[in-house]
Amino acid sequence: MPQRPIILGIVGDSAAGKTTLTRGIAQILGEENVTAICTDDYHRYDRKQRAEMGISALHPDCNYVDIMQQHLSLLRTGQPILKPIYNHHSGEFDAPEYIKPSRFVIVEGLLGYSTQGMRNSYDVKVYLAPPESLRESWKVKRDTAKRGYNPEQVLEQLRQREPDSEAYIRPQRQWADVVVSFYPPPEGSGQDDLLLNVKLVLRPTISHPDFTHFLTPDGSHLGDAIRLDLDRDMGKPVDVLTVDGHTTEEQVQELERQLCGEVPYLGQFCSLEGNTEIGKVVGTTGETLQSYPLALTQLLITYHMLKAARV
Ligand SMILES: Nc1ncnc2c1ncn2[C@@H]1O[C@H](COP(=O)(O)OP(=O)(O)O)[C@@H](O)[C@H]1O
Ligand SMILES: O=C(COP(=O)(O)O)[C@H](O)[C@H](O)COP(=O)(O)O
Repeated sequence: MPQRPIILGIVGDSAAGKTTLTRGIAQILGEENVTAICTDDYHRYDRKQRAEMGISALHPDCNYVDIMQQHLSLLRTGQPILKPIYNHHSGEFDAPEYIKPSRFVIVEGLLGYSTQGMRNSYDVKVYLAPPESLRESWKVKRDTAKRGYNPEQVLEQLRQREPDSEAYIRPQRQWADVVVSFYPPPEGSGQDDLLLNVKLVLRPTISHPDFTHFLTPDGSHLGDAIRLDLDRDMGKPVDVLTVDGHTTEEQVQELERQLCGEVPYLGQFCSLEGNTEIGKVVGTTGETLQSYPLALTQLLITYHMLKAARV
């Protein structure tokens, strides 16, 4: 494997699920092998200054994007950084922390793909794009439970930040190798709406597992719970893998075998019976999440990190 750390980027708007996905992947790779960094720490202004200036945390001018890029380059070559810390409770900055990168580094945040220099630093780039209605409910839930806001304040903040989300956050989707969208089943479908589906947009910017081996051209072999389609995303051709929350264990295991067959290290995580922890994540508000779509998303991203490391 290369001497330098393997770097995964996870970018998306606030409460899109970045920290939750980071935790799930770190769990698979082993916490001791992963350095997780949140780029909120690179905010240029504290909460009070932002309010006075009328600038949102999503604006590039409100973040030390240049220092983020500098730190990413250092991490990529295995060097330590002195990382600032933004404290979400106080809204101020704590003393910086010394970080030496482990074998795997996960960098998650709002603006991780906003410069070419940053984009060049990652081995794998993921963008999280849940439907806005789902992100809104996730944000209200988390920011009321963990960050001391009331629901009206969270909704007002979302409204105020929308122009910056549109201008600076969502365009970064174009740079991702994999775009992940968890979404609820359609209303009235009779399915449990807590059981989320996932749509994975697979760009040809990295080499994905060959799922066509076991999906027939009409995608019917595994039933309609797992589908592979050719589509376009932001105008460019992509493969789209859709996994429904009501997928059966057999269907998921077949997909997992495909992933794990190609990367030996991943094999130990592939038996759902053998490892019931896979796909089980403690969300940022303390709840336990577990689903096959989440498990497969975590495995696919881990597969790409291990392939980049040639484990
Ligand atoms: N895959 C998921 N399935 C169900 N709920 C999720 C998922 N990802 C995130 N959430 C919910 O959304 C909330 C916000 O997610 P979080 O990971 O904190 O977002 P971010 O780090 O992008 O701001 C979490 O507390 C959790 O309740
Ligand atoms: O949007 C985010 C990013 O965090 P995440 O992606 O984890 O939601 C936070 O609201 C900012 O860091 C500002 O923080 P504050 O609300 O403390 O002013």
